[in-house]
Amino acid sequence: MIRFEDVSVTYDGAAEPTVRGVDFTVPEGELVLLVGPSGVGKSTVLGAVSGLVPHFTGGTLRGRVTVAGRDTRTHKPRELADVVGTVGQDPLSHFVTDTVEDELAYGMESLGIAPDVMRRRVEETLDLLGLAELRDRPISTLSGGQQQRVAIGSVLTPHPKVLVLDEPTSALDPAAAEEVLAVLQRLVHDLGTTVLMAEHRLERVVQYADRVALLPAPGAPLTLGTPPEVMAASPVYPPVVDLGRLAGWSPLPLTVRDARRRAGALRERLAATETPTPTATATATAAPAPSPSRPRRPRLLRKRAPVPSAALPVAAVEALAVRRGRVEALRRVDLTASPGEIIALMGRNGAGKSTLLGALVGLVPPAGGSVRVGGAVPHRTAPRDLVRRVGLVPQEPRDLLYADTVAAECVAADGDAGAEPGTCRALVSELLPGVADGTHPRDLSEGQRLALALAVVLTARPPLLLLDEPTRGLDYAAKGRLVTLLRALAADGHAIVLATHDVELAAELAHRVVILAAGEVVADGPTAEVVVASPSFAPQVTKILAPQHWLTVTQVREALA
Ligand SMILES: Nc1ncnc2c1ncn2[C@@H]1O[C@H](COP(=O)(O)OP(=O)(O)OP(=O)(O)O)[C@@H](O)[C@H]1O
Ligand SMILES: Nc1ncnc2c1ncn2[C@@H]1O[C@H](COP(=O)(O)OP(=O)(O)OP(=O)(O)O)[C@@H](O)[C@H]1O
Repeated sequence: MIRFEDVSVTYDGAAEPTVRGVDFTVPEGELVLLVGPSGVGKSTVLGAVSGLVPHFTGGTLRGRVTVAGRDTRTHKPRELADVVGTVGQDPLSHFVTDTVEDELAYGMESLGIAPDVMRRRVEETLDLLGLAELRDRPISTLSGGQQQRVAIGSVLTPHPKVLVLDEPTSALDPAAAEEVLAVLQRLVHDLGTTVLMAEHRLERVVQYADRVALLPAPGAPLTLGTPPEVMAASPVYPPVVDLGRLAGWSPLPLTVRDARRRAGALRERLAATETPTPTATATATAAPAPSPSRPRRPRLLRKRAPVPSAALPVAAVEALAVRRGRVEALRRVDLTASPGEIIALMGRNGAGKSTLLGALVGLVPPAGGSVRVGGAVPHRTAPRDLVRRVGLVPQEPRDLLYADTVAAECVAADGDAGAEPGTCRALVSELLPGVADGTHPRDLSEGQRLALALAVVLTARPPLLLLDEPTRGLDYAAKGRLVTLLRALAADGHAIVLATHDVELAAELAHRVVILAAGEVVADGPTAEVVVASPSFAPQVTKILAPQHWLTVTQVREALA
């Protein structure tokens, strides 16, 4: 159904092809997962299927790509639209209409599908993706994950023969990601749909793949195999594979269920070692002294009482209520963050995580209750003063970057922060060695842009650092570097609050997890205790080794050493 014959793509101005000699076939009714480190050309391969490469991106494509027999070089993307549905990395650039319902119908309208069929499919898709309550909402008012659901829904409604998906679950909460993948699998099994999907969070997707295509390094040949074959040698792999390799399991398990069946002996060995402490990973490097009054048990479904802390809190939120349009986005939220503490804010799409971060930087005013950051009330504090107290790296780092070059961005950041000239540039060099002054932020990779936005925010050395979905689009290596950096910042006394759907990141990094549901705090406690209590938010290692309380492969490796 999809066929690559010796394909190379060279972007304009590039000395070398981005991908070369790509040669593989995806038969009808198969789900193939495309994996590899950041920047190896996964999006480029996907773009060659939908025709975006080279028609929209420019550059030269050599060799031949055919989809359902049509050559994508001689057929423009719109001439492929009846067979290929595409979801790109940035849902916002994808939308053509204003409201959820119109967007779901749009693709079908342009293909001339009968009105009664359209109506039925829109209803089905609204239910399938949990969008029914949002059907009349302007898309611009949706949360990041809600937008990603609409983007996926809008390509499903026309029932294309081929789906090309670039990180379709990156903004979805864990339960929604599972639901979307189950829907895709049903389309593949029941309708014979062919799916080619790139994804970094392999723990979410690898078990759904019929085969895995690996681009191991830039310019290296693509290899195709069964998931266990490819995972045995891949430079990117999920925690279940990491644990399997550590324990020497063969064949490698790819699912929690398979790994649990093998884990008996490992559990016994681990039982003889010291049981991990609730914040073992975090305490290994940079935890604040645990305050004796910090709650030891998650307070599921109970209102959290303010806890007096040894260190004066950097942020104190009390009984906060926030309205966004007609929506009560936050209700009765209490939260404190102390110096050196890393807090992961988790919860379903639309639960209010970004809104809470927005309230902490004064972007959204409270409708009730109070927010104090370093003693100031954020929405009443002048930006110049506020940047020295709190900084937010937004879900889309691009939203923070306005200048045409990295150097100009840094000069502006120094000015805004009242910092010594050169402060931001020094941070960029530390975080992003080798990036030239003249580079346009637009041409940076996702991970590089995140690092630049982080440097811009850190220029003012804010005691409170907020990050919204910081691991979107990052590969495991980049995530590892981010973890090291954030731990060092916490050790330096910064309080860090991150909104994330990445349960593996929370397990690795956070001292505390706060779960929001429908605008309210439903759990707040040490990471191990909160995630162990919740199947949705438990990392793979926890599920595999339960009832023991291990969170990460790093902990297990250290215990066995
Ligand atoms: N339109 C373009 N013009 C020039 N260079 C590009 C263009 N699109 C991508 N590139 C470059 O091609 C390389 C591969 O990018 P691509 O987005 O295909 O990688 P990827 O594997 O999808 O990465 P990620 O996992 O970070 O999304 C990168 O170095 C990128 O900078
Ligand atoms: N401008 C707006 N008008 C109306 N409702 C809004 C607006 N902005 C956000 N909302 C709603 O407020 C709720 C909270 O949104 P928020 O972005 O805080 O969620 P989130 O937990 O960060 O979600 P996600 O995980 O999807 O990023 C959602 O139901 C969202 O649709």
